[in-house]
Amino acid sequence: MSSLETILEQSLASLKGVGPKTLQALQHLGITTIEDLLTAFPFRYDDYRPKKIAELIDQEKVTLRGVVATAPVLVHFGRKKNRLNFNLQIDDQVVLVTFFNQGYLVDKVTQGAELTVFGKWESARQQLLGMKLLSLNKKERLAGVYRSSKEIHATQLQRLVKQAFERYHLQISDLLPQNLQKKYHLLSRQQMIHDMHFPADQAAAQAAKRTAVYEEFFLFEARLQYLKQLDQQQSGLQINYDNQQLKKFISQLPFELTAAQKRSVNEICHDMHRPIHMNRLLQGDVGSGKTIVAAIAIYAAVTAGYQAALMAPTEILARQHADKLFRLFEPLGVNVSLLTGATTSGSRQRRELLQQLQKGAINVLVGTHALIQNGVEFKNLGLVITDEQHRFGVNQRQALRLKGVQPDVLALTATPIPRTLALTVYGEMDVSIINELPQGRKPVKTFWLKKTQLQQAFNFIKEQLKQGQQAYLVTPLVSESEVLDLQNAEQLSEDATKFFAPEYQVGLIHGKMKSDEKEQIMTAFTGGKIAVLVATTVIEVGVDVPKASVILILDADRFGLAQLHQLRGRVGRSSKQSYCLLVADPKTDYGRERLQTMTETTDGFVIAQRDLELRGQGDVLGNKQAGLPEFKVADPVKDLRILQTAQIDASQIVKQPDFGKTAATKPLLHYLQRQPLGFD
Ligand SMILES: Nc1ncnc2c1ncn2[C@@H]1O[C@H](COP(=O)(O)OP(=O)(O)OP(=O)(O)O)[C@@H](O)[C@H]1O
Repeated sequence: MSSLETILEQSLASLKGVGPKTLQALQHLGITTIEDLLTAFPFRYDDYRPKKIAELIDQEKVTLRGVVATAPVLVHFGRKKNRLNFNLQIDDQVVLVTFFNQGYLVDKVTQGAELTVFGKWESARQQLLGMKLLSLNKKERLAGVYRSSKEIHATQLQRLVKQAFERYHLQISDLLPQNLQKKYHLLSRQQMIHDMHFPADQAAAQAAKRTAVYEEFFLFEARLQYLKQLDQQQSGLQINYDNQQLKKFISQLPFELTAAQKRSVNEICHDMHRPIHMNRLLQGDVGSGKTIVAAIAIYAAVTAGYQAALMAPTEILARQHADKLFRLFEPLGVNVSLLTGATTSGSRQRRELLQQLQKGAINVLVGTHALIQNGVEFKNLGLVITDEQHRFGVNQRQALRLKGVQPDVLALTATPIPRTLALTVYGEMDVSIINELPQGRKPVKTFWLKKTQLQQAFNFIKEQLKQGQQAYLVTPLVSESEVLDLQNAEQLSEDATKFFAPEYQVGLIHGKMKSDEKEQIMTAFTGGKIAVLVATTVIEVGVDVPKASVILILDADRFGLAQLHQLRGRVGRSSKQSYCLLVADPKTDYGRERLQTMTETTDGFVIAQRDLELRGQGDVLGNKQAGLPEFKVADPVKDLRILQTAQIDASQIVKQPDFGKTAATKPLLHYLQRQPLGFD
């Protein structure tokens, strides 16, 4: 381990002015080491180099330097508000400078003095809305603007970065091998970090960003590749499942598997049978039938004498999976149990369950995050399945895996990440794709209605109910306040009850309910007792009630495309024609385009692609929602080509037999070893 790098790993407490409070504030921004701080790059730059008036563009943030031509005029409004005006002469022209609520600057503005002002240019009025007075001797350059929080101001962060760089810059060594740096004309790491924070001009900032983007992708891909290698070096379980029994199980299902399901089952069984550790992603659009494929894999493990675990992101989903598996497996004598956060710790029920698990009397354990808590011990865990894998970090999946002796891992996801990205983002996994829906499914008919048409929508839903169908009414998380959101859902539930009851029962379900209440409502809906379910997005993932054939989504423009697609996937799960009614009056083009897209296609991959394109125009929802990891400077959509190049480069380097042993690759190996496993 190189001593130089360990210095960068040091805590921030070594910096001047960093006490426990600042440490905590930094931690909330994800900054815990000197290295984190040095790579907390500005998201834009303010240009502090004075410009000429002829160069100015309307609404641009600019710096002007001139001589104060008139005495300043300070006007107060009420107790707190004020306006400071003065004229500034620049060469032979005069502009009006106005500062709002910074009256204290008046002392610095004296007629005849030279001043440098940073502000926003209003070309129609030839006016600069002042934001800052800059000291004259300030170096003429770009100034980074940093992310800030309530606890820590951007300028404080800027000062800390400066201090850290001055103190530690000699310890910044390259992580990228020299040949790649040369090949792409990249900067050294030290130069890149310097120019990201303190660029001499725009060109320097851009060159630094080019290096930073490549480096970020490269390190990400190198880590995935490295994890994959670690996996492959460890010998995995050979799960000798009973093929006869498995075939019989499949033949007794109430439906024939689709060709894509059969292919996925084969790929998974092939992996399980090999003595190599399985790390596979099963990707399939909403309603494509991933659960049954998972069930077959579980049954295979059980016939070979192993236990299996299935981890779901919500309690509702865990319960649903447990019910399904119970019905499938009970006749076969396979024992299925459910463990969620609601299985109270310390209770007798929980204690008994854990004992049975340890004895091996429970074959299949289904649950939420509760599965990875301490105290949950398996006898011989052979297969771990995680549902909606992007909701679990790699660290959590790793924790669950450590509960078995290298159990095989299968992750399920409905997030249709375009194939180009899937490969680069899930690089450490093998991928099976279910690219067709079960026979007889009809595309969900989707309509976009204005809020004034809500009554019509209700009438339409009633028609469906008359035909024995069921409906979801979904309200979004509109505000930051859960209380207000709940009020929205409650209001909708009242309106719906007035309209549909007493003929049809209306139920309400939301995240704040106790789990047994949620369970009751879901059971009543699944059983058909409740015909209309008003819900917040707790139903978003995976809920499977085939008789529900209409979903109405209120304020649909508040959802991202990925989420709308997931929600719509709650219907269209039988051969009956289903409908999705999007109710919204979007205010932005971006909002309108998303709704338009939903009415045009039901193909998850097309929607994902469209989502990525639209997000390029106005990144409101971020990568996380689309199931992509978050990068600091790089953008996997805009910089896709660089991502792909970095993937190839990283994979070649990590696969070298002498990787980590040469001077060129040692720092990289060290970096990969000291980083926490994976990304969350
Ligand atoms: N081959 C098939 N033929 C007919 N029906 C099927 C088939 N496979 C699965 N189904 C049924 O289709 C419905 C959807 O399956 P499942 O719940 O597994 O979807 P999913 O892929 O998990 O979707 P989501 O991501 O939306 O949860 C279920 O009711 C299931 O019983």
